[in-house]
Amino acid sequence: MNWASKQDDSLVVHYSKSLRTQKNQVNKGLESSESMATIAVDSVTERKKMGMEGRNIYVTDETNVVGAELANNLLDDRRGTFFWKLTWKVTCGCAAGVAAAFRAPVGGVLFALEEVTSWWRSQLMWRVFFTSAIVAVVVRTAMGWCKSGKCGHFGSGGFIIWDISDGQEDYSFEELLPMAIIGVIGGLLGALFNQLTLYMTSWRRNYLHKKGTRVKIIEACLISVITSVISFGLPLLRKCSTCPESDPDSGIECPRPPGMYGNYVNVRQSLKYLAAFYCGKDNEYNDLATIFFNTQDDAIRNLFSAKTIHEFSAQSLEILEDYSAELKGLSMKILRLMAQNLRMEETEMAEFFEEGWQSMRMNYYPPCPQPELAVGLCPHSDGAGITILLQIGEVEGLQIRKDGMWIPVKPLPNAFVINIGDSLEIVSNGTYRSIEHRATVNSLKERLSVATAYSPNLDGEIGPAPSLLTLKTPAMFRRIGVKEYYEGRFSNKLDGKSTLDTMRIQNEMNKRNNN
Ligand SMILES: O=C(O)CCC(=O)C(=O)O
Ligand SMILES: [Fe+2]
Repeated sequence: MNWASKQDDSLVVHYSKSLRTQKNQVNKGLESSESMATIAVDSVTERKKMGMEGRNIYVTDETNVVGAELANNLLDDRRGTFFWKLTWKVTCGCAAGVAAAFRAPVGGVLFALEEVTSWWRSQLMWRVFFTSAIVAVVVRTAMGWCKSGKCGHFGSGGFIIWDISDGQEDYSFEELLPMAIIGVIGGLLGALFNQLTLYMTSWRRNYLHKKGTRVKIIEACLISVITSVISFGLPLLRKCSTCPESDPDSGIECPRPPGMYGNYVNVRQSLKYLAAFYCGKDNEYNDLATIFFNTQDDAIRNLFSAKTIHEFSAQSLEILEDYSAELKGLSMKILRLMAQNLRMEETEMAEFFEEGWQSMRMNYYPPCPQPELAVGLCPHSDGAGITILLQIGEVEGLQIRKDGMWIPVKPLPNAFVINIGDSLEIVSNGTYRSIEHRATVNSLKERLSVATAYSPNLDGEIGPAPSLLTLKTPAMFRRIGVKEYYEGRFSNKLDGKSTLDTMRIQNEMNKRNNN
């Protein structure tokens, strides 16, 4: 690897080793929350174009924003700024739309939590919950009044798309108590699950993973074996069900071999050598096999190579492992060079970044018929020290903000783009400025990028390097724990360099230095 050129604030480094990276599905990277949020927000704002489902949700959203408004006013805590109120209303509106469209208030809450926001707050949870509850009550009451089923939006048909009239239409009062008990038990189990996951994650990070790569590989293998045994074993305990009679024109196949979508799996069809493994009869299916063979294996396969001839291979794992190890070395090399350039004390950069946190995000931007109406990735600066960006196929899309203008960064063949992140701006006390960037989409070509971020050690602290601080150059940023720093980042939405601003110390000297 050798230094190549400097494109504005983004350094470009040639990477001489040829790397092949497998194509990925939308944002299945390890750190995908920000991109997921972007795409979710985009798809919500662009939901008119999402086909029938999107249009319907859109229509219901619009009508049910009334619910959001009501909940917002009932729960107003007077702290919300105009921005928060607006984004919260949109979130509540989306939840309301889903709650009405699916007649599922909890579905509305989950949709808002998973798909719409990257800035979730507990106050928002209550607002979304109340909105969805109000919508559910309104829709159900209106449906109750309209027995004929011909009352516009509230009867059968209309804009409420999934008519689940086979289900229970009404709840009786006595059902409330058992439902509340189930809710409390569910909540407690959920909290327990979260707590256990937290313990396990910190044990793995602080103890297991320090034992080296071999232990990590053994861990991954063990988990694969356990999940495979469960996936294959559980369906054996389940009695097969007879296929429902379905209209031959409906396109529903029962039983069907495991594959990319659909229900009613009978593995027997595709795995002849396991003939007696699941259902004995041709018109039977195994519902557990349906769950296990519907999404899990497809998810892994898609993760590495969606719809390509060479689907998932063990080599893909090796490639990623090698790639991240190689990039970790490169990141440290670049950071050490920067430390020399800054005349920092030799050990300081290593203290911040040795055993640093590496994360990889794979972004997939499909071609977009109206790119001028869409955003690939919102303007942001990365939280890491540096991010090494690989642009696959050299498709243009990355832009950086310089002097208030968006400048495209042309991908060079066999080259990485290195973006300076907020952590390095903090450590260098403002000498290296993090670069605000965004990604655009185009109408013809799909685009893939792999961003590998290298951040300070999660167990350490982040703040300006002490050797850079003098009377003339006082600390421009606060010093806090790296975990706290990232918690702050992840609870904010992607918005330029706004998260870095929360770390700034404003004193007279800094004001003068900044001007
Ligand atoms: O796709 C790109 O070019 C930008 C990706 C990026 O900025 C990120 O993942 O943080
Ligand atoms: Fe980025």
